[in-house]
Amino acid sequence: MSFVEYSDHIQEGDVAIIYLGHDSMMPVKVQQGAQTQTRYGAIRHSTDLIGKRYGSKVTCSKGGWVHVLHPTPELWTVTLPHRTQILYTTDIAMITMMLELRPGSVVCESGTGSGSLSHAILRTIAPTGHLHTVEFHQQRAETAAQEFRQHRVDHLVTVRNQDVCKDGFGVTGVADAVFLDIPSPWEAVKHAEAAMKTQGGRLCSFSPCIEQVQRTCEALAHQGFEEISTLEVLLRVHDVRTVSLPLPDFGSLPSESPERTAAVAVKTTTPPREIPGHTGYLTFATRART
Ligand SMILES: C[S@@+](CC[C@H](N)C(=O)[O-])C[C@H]1O[C@@H](n2cnc3c(N)ncnc32)[C@H](O)[C@@H]1O
Repeated sequence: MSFVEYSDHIQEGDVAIIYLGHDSMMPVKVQQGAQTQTRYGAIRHSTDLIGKRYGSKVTCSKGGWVHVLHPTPELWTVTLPHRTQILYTTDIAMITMMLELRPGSVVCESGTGSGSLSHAILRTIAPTGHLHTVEFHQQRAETAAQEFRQHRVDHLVTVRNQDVCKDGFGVTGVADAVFLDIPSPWEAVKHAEAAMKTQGGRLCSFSPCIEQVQRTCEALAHQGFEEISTLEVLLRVHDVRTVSLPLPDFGSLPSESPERTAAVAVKTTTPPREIPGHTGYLTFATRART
């Protein structure tokens, strides 16, 4: 198992996702002799997990069952242990596309936080890209590095425990893309520029407050970045319901015909009137070739 490569069978040392239901999943480190308790009873790793195919339905000790899934960045985002606020897949999808990430991309990121975005970046840039991620909180940096090893993606990532606003990313002229998720991104813009390739690249900064966005945009313009734009991604869940629609009457049917009052049942969707759930603003910019 690796977060960037699929394996068919569960092995000792893997991180597997136990799926109890759509809103109830948990990651487990698979170990000989270990047990995991669920509301359906215990799962015995040696007999219930090791050697089984990913996707298998496993019966727990109380007779209930769960599915065991191969980990993905999306599943990790909804099951990871939170050490900070994290980015979710809705924003991550937009970030990945707008930063033009692809296999082979070199990316600089700060802060690492809980590593939610980092895992998605790693899956996209594998097998030949590299992520340089900077986190100034020592324990968070160490835990992220340990998770990258456990998830067998550590060959694709370098974790640096330093202040990106003071010390930058620790690399110069290598990045195709830079991502910032820190309280004062404007202080890191000059370091972002230094980290980027001379042929240019893309930058994204995530901030919850518009005042942070304003200061970041000013710093980006001052540093010579172009195509600066800010957007907010809002998830719009549509309600699906069945409505009854009358068949159109084109006037050709006799007035007593039952078809004049006939109706058909159709499925339709309605968007919500209000969309709660502001996460943050995503500011994108391009650094042109120098
Ligand atoms: C909101 S979290 C990042 C979450 C991350 N994007 C994720 O998806 O898991 C912000 C992180 O930035 C770190 N941080 C804040 N300012 C920093 C700085 N100047 N240099 C490095 N890390 C910083 C914090 O310690 C925190 O862990």
